[in-house]
Amino acid sequence: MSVNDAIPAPQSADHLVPHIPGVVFQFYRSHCGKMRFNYLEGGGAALKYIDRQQLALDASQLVRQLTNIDYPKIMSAIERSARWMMPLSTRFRLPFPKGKPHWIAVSAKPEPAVGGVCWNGLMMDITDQVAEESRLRKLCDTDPLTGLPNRRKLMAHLTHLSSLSARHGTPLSIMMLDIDHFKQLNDRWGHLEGDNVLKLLATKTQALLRSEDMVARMGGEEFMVVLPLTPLQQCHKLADRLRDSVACYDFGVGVGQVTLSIGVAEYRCGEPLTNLIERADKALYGAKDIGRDCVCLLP
Ligand SMILES: Nc1nc2c(ncn2[C@@H]2O[C@H](COP(=O)(O)OP(=O)(O)OP(=O)(O)O)[C@@H](O)[C@H]2O)c(=O)[nH]1
Repeated sequence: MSVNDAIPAPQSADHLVPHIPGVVFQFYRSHCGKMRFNYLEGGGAALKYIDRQQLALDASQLVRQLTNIDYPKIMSAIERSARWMMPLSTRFRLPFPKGKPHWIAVSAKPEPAVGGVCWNGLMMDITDQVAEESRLRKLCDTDPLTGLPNRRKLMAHLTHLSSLSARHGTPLSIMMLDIDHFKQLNDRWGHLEGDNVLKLLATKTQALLRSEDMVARMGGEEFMVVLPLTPLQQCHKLADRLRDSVACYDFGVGVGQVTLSIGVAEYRCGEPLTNLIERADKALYGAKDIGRDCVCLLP
């Protein structure tokens, strides 16, 4: 027997397609918006739950099952691809009868057809890949000790909020908080106890805030709180409530052993974020200078 005898003979595409881990399709959309799948074959699990005969007549019912985020996304991707005859490339969640929706990636090439546009392409189940991407994104954005968002995540969030604030003229304030004499606390009780204080402070601060506020660990024993729709005076009051509740709490090293210095500042429409952070930082150092365990503000 020669080596060539052991290699399977080439097969037709019709024979192979049911065995591939995805779906090969031809999708048609008429100029007046009628949609159908002229061809839909493959080995993906999604096909088990899909009525292919129905989709060959009318695909709109499948598209309408998509979430209110995915539906407009996929419709505008189809529209753009049809208008500019550019490849269609997007992803969406396909509802499954049992369990969570599956993430599907679509990649297809358009071509003009009678009365509309036809796309020939592939759909792949990328649920595992999307879960992995989300795990990695969370890892990149999270401080491992406290589980809080880190500086990177906070800066992205603050950038977004400041542009909303500038556009709508709504107030936005920040607090910069720093544990007083943390080095002494570490030296006296050990680093593990220091770590425990940081974790408890993260939980305590989060508990005091609204769900739309964000507290992040900026590094070491420094944290920042971002308060959308909050003017400076309100931020100052909240900062003082937080300072007071920390001073009265036993973090495992005795009441009054952990205190905070806090600087607060309010965003000025259109200013660079570095200016806002610098003001909060100056206010924080003002609080340290006054004697710690207090809140200072710079408008
Ligand atoms: N346990 C623990 N300590 C940390 C961590 N990150 C930074 N530190 C410590 O925090 C301390 C910060 O000390 P300093 O910057 O001198 O500030 P401080 O002692 O709090 O003094 P003031 O800020 O002036 O009140 C240092 O001893 C760092 O080693 C951490 O993740 N865990």
